[in-house]
Amino acid sequence: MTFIQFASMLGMVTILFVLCKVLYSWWIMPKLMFRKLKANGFEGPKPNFPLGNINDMKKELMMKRTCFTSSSSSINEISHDIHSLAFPYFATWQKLHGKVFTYWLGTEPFVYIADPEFIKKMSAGVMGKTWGKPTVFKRDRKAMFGKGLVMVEGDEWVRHRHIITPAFTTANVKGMANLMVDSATHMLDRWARLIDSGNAEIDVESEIIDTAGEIIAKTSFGISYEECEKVFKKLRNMQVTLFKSTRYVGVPYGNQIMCLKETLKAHNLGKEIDSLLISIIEERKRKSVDRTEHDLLSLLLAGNGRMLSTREMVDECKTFFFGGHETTALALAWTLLLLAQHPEWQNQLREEIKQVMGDDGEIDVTKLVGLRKMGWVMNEVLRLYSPAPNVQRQAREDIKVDDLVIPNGTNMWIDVVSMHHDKTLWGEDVNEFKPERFKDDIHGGCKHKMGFMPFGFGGRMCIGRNLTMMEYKIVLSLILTRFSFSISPNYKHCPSIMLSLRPTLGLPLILQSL
Ligand code: HEM
Repeated sequence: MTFIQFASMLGMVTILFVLCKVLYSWWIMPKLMFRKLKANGFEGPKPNFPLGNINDMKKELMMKRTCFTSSSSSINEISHDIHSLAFPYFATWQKLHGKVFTYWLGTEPFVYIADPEFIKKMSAGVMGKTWGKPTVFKRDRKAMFGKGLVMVEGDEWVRHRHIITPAFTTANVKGMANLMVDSATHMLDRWARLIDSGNAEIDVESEIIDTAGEIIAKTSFGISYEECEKVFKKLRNMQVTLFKSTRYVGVPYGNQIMCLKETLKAHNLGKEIDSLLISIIEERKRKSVDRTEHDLLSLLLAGNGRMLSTREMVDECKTFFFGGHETTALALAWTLLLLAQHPEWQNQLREEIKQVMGDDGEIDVTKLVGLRKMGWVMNEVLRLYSPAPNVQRQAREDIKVDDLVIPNGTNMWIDVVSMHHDKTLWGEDVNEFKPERFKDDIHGGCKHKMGFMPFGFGGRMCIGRNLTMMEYKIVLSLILTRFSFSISPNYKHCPSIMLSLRPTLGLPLILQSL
């Protein structure tokens, strides 16, 4: 056999091997998993190769989108019954298959869950470190989270969580209050100038997202406004690039083929962001740690954060940014919508702020805990418009729930919006804005303790809860002290999912200085 013959045979064998591998992981493996789930008692809509149920999902979304973006919403027409708007496909499948079923993203099977009792049973005995995260999402969101806390698993998750947790204690996050007041005041001064110049209609969603981004960038990396703007703009740009395009998550090479331009742009932005962050972190590591600085990076470096490599720190800083700014901003934006619809609650909160903080409008961070009604309002908003509309997990062992078995490796998709709008859990008034339901009960009167989970559950619950709570109370207090607001006639009520639950066409409000 000549060398050329040998080389071409080797080439053929390699191609055959790759083809077999592709066939196995894209076709045979999913088929086996499908059979396994079926044999274990799970039913669901029929998938097609290679898109799974993605086309059905897109069709349902398109249908809903055209009806609800075509008309404006008068204040009385705004309905909080949003599950079938946010997840029309899941609402349809629930009617056919109940609150637990399987569906497919490309060649990846998912178990859909909207039943808190099922979640309780499946998580009994599973520790934080034994939960995995769906591989498809880890791959898809690599540029945003890398191997940050949201995505790491097993002993690595334990190590990261152990190192990062101290930075988020109440005492530490209190040190970030001034950064928050500065950025929020900057935004509100701009609003006041707009109102003075005759522009009383402001899209508060985009305003608050920008400000929350600035706050999280400062609280995470503690950099100057100019430096912060550079990193922040690139981070936002990457997120928009990734999530404005139609997604083909789970379809083998779906995003690379169908959204090549966006994928490349996000990849390049990711590289630029990484090198900016690496230089900030290296610079900080060289300097001795300044104990008067209160940003997360300083806290990590002053504590046991030196145990994280620079690469790991970069991923954690990006994780704080992506996990922390939009969620908090949307909680605030939806709050403004609900308060605009319920001016009596604006007044109640203004009264409470005066009683707790005094007449001068100065924020005293030690008194925030006294804003109890504001806490109820926050919970009620997180219930009706949960910024994190779902929680995802992957089984790392077979999990038994009564007579069903969730096989090792199964992806799970928990529908938080559905549980938060479920009449059987909350009663007939489930879609009404009633903050008082949280007055004497942290579960808001929900019949099941796991029916309210805006921050997830178990050991992997959100690490940023204290930070969010403080930012929410500071920014909302400052807004309510300076402005009253009502819904603009140009507002269209169309909540949709773009990673988080957002008002699709912005949130224009009419503001008045007080
Ligand atoms: C309203 C605001 C927020 C909401 C609704 C929210 C929601 C969530 C949810 C649902 C999870 C998944 C929990 C699970 O898998 O059980 C999570 C995890 C996480 N969140 Fe938040 N979050 C918010 C704010 C923040 C902030 C401000 C930060 C940081 C600056 C943050 C950082 C994280 C991190 C690092 C994780 C991963 C925790 C782990 O897996 O150990 N979040 N969040």
